[in-house]
Amino acid sequence: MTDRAQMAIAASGLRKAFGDHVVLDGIDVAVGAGRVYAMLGPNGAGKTTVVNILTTLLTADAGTVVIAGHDVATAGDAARAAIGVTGQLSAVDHLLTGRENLQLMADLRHLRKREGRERVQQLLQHFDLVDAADKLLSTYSLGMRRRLDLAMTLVGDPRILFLDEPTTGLDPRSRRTMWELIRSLAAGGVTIFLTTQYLEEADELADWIAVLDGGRIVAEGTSDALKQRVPGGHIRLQFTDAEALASAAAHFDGATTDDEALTLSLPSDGRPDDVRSVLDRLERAGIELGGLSMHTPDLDDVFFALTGSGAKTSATTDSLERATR
Ligand SMILES: Nc1ncnc2c1ncn2[C@@H]1O[C@H](COP(=O)(O)OP(=O)(O)OP(=O)(O)O)[C@@H](O)[C@H]1O
Repeated sequence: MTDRAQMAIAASGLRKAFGDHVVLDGIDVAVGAGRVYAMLGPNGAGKTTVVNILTTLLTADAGTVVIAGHDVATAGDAARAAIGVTGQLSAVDHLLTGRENLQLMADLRHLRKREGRERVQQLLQHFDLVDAADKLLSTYSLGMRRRLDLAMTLVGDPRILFLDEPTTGLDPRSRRTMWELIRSLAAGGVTIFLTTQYLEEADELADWIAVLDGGRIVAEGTSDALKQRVPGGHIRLQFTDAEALASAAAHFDGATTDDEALTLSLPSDGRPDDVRSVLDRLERAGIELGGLSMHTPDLDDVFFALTGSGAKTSATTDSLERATR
């Protein structure tokens, strides 16, 4: 990646312990301007701790953090001026209406009266909260509160946004709405640092995914690159009779046959050349194919391979089920 000074977020060697519990054991984070970075990890992995350190709410025991070119140790105010933070625990006031919450934020940001009112209305519209704008927060659904929370963060127009588990607890529809909002922010050039326990969320939104486990980043890269690190991709050939299956099996080393399903699986990373050469060989041998499908490992495979966890945590399994339902 490029020079640290050009990064929206650049942190290195972050360590943090609470008592003798080491939560972060040397974490590096580099996020280019305008990129979406997802830190993926199970409950308690230390994601919120990373966000708190990067947003200056917490001081690391060791390491450096540079936000928008400002070292937080020496220029905390300048760093803070560039960021917006939306946490798991909403900062909204339940005794106020949605509009009043936003207006309060506009006042805190010292926006001029008219400018503030316009910004509030614009955000209410963008976040589909116009109808609920003058209702008390206590009547809002969780999805609406999350949207308001994000809208409040955007009053100050931050160029770098931290979203700590923005969709935890949301139903699939609200989650998708939130994803759309995040995508539109990214499309507008906002740098986004997101934490999530949802593999699908990281896959959907992020340019770069870092997997946090045991206080360290155990892997990072694009979603595709991470998937390629995990074996398990294959081409699955379907035959219409046992004879065709047997003759095909004789042509491919390392193939696994399923006599009942009449299928043959060949290891492959899914490159088009692989598929072409398989089809060519079958054609040359005069073997008729019933069908062909590809299997590429998903982030789920990656996560469990990388974190060395044989069993999915119930939270992750549950969230995956909910996210894909
Ligand atoms: N102020 C604190 N004092 C003591 N321990 C803490 C403190 N803050 C966090 N921890 C511990 O650090 C670990 C990491 O917590 P953190 O909240 O960063 O994890 P997380 O990945 O965000 O998890 P979750 O998805 O549950 O929010 C946990 O074991 C937590 O109990």
